[in-house]
Formats: sequence, C-alpha cells, structure tokens
Amino acid sequence: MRAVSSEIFAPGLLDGQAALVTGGGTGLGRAAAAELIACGAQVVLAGRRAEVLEATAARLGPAATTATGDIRVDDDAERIVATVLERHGRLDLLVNNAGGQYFVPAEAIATRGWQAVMRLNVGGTTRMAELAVERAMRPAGRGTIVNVTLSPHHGLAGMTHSSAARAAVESLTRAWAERWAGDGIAVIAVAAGHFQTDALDKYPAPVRESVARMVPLQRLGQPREHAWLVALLASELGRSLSGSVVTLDGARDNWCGPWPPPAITDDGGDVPVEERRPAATR
Ligand SMILES: CCCCCCCCC/C=C/C(=O)SCCNC(=O)CCNC(=O)[C@H](O)C(C)(C)COP(=O)(O)OP(=O)(O)OC[C@H]1O[C@@H](n2cnc3c(N)ncnc32)[C@H](O)[C@@H]1OP(=O)(O)O
Ligand SMILES: NC(=O)C1=CN([C@@H]2O[C@H](COP(=O)(O)OP(=O)(O)OC[C@H]3O[C@@H](n4cnc5c(N)ncnc54)[C@H](OP(=O)(O)O)[C@@H]3O)[C@@H](O)[C@H]2O)C=CC1
Repeated sequence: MRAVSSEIFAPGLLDGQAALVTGGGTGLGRAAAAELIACGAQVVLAGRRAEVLEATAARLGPAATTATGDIRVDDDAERIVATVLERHGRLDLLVNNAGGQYFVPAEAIATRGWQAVMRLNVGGTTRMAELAVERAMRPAGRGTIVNVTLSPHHGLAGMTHSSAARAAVESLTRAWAERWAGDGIAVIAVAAGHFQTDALDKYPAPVRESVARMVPLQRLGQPREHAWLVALLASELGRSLSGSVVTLDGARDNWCGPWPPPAITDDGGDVPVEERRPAATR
C-alpha cells in the first residue's frame, strides 16, 4: 500500500529502484525525494546535519533513510555511497542536489570563498558521481545521474563563483554522458531557476523580495515542479535525455527584463520603432 501516490506519474514508475539524494533533508532535495518515493523508489537522504535528515526521513516514511556526511570529504562521500549499497544492494539514481553559494559582488569574492564554492559544487558533485559509477552503476551496467545546478546561463551577477561552478557542472554533465554511455549510465543536468524554498531566507531582503519579479511567470518555481522533473529524468525517458541540460526556470533565462525596458522608452513610455526603408530600395 502506497502512503502517497504521485499526482502525475503512473503508480510503480520507479518500483524497486534505489536513489541517493544529496542535500535531501531540505528544500528541493526533500521535494525530489518525496516524489521519487511516491513513484516507488527507496531513497537515501544525504547531508551534513543528522537531525535535519532524520526529521525529513520521519516525514517521508519508511522508504526514506539517511546517511550523514559532507560530500566534499572523501571518506564521507565513500561512506554515503557504501551505506546505500549496504542498505539496498543497488544504486539506480544519484541526484547531485547538494550545492550553494553566497550573494556578493564578483570583485568581493575572496580566494577562500571561490574555493569553497568550487569545492562544494564542482568537487563534491564530481566525487559523488565518480563513486556512484565506480561502486554501483558500472558494475550493474545501468544508472542515472541528475546534476542539479542553478542556471548559470545569464552569468549570475551577484553569484559569479556559482555561475562558473554551475557552468562547469553542465560541461561535466555532457562529458560524463559521453564517457559513461557505454556503461549504460545516463547523465542529465537540471538548470533550475528560482524556487520557493527556505534557503531564500538567507539572501538580503531586497533580493529575496524582488526575486519572483525577475521571472517572466511572475512567481517562484514550486519545489514539486522541480521534483516532477527529477522523477521524469529518473524514468526511462531520462536515458534518451542523457547529455542534456534541462532548464526549469519559468522563462527567466530567455528574458531581458520587464517590457518595455525603461532605458529605451520615449517620454510617453513607448518603445521607438525603426523607420521602414523607402519602397524603391526594398
Ligand atoms: C540579480 C539576481 C539575484 C538572484 C538571487 C536570488 C537567488 C535565488 C535562487 C537561489 C539559489 C540557491 O542556490 S538557494 C540555495 C542556497 N543554499 C546554500 O547556499 C547552502 C550551501 N552553502 C554553503 O554551505 C555556503 O554558502 C558555502 C560558502 C558554499 C560553503 O560554506 P563553507 O562552510 O565551506 O564555507 P565557509 O567556511 O563559511 O566560508 C569559506 C569562505 O567563503 C567566503 N564566504 C562564505 N560566506 C560568505 C558571505 N556570506 N559573504 C562573503 N564571503 C563569504 C569567505 O571567504 C570564507 O572564508 P573566511 O572568511 O576565511 O572564513
Ligand atoms: N532555491 C532555489 O531557488 C534554487 C536552488 N538551487 C540549487 O538546488 C539545490 C538545493 O537548493 P535548496 O533546497 O533551495 O537549498 P538548501 O540550502 O536547502 O539545500 C542545500 C542542501 O545541501 C546540503 N549540503 C550543503 N553542503 C553540503 C555538503 N558539503 N555535503 C552534504 N550536503 C550538503 C544541505 O544540508 P546540510 O547543510 O545539512 O549539509 C542542504 O540540505 C542547491 O544546489 C541549490 O543551489 C538551484 C536553483 C534555484
């Protein structure tokens, strides 16, 4: 008997599968874990704070268990993957969701800060992917890795260290997809836009309060929307999307801002239009 079923996927979509979600105790990772469970998967939630993980596992029910550790520390990363294998004997899906940065102008990023963001988003993500492949997926001849990034497609003013790190993850996604295709492993990146999670609380108030207005949809993404995408990528469809970066951002990447841009409007607030060429020269 399933405790909660998916609102959009068929029952049993991921029955029998074991998933590892890093950063699974909070926000987008927690939502993804809940949807994977609703689709039939067993999920191990990883993160540094045991109490946060335990509280989420209690909320998600018996299909959720925890593995505490820091993905930047090799022994911890090894232990997290080993825990999944001891518990389930397989690892079908790794959701590389743990990540983050801080909001500061590019010129104020200290070397240690740059390194901290790289170590987490690129180093931790890479190590977890390598361990999942070596220990579980290559021996099984099958697996899926979903790398969650914060879309870097606009350069992420205010978080340029993260922009560089996330762009690196997108590039790694393409390279890994090619490198591990022969092992039956699919690798996909999700370039997430701006989502309603508790993590937004740490940003300065003016940033936090205006962030939804920077999205053409005029609202933040909901964690369950992200979770549906992760479940879709964990399905058979994910295999043919290997090497792709799937953007989920309410059109933010493609937007130049509110229309009309104030800098080009005339005194009446209209956008000037170009003159047509005289008929004879057309
Ligand atoms: C326009 C569009 C808008 C849009 C803006 C709105 C964004 C909405 C979209 C949301 C996107 C998200 O990703 S929300 C999810 C956010 N979640 C997270 O960020 C969680 C994970 N983050 C972290 O753990 C930390 O931020 C991170 C720095 C990456 C790692 O932490 P560490 O413990 O490894 O690092 P620390 O020891 O604290 O710090 C190491 C160094 O980093 C620097 N450093 C750390 N925090 C700093 C800070 N606040 N200000 C300056 N510098 C800092 C210092 O140089 C530190 O060195 P010393 O000075 O020598 O100590
Ligand atoms: N919210 C948003 O608008 C967006 C978020 N994202 C990205 O999605 C992911 C999740 O974001 P969100 O849920 O909002 O934010 P959170 O800050 O809640 O999520 C980060 C998670 O990663 C874990 N984590 C952080 N560092 C480590 C580490 N070194 N080792 C293991 N676990 C770690 C944290 O747990 P703990 O501290 O216990 O280790 C936490 O559960 C992040 O990569 C984020 O950057 C991308 C686009 C937009």
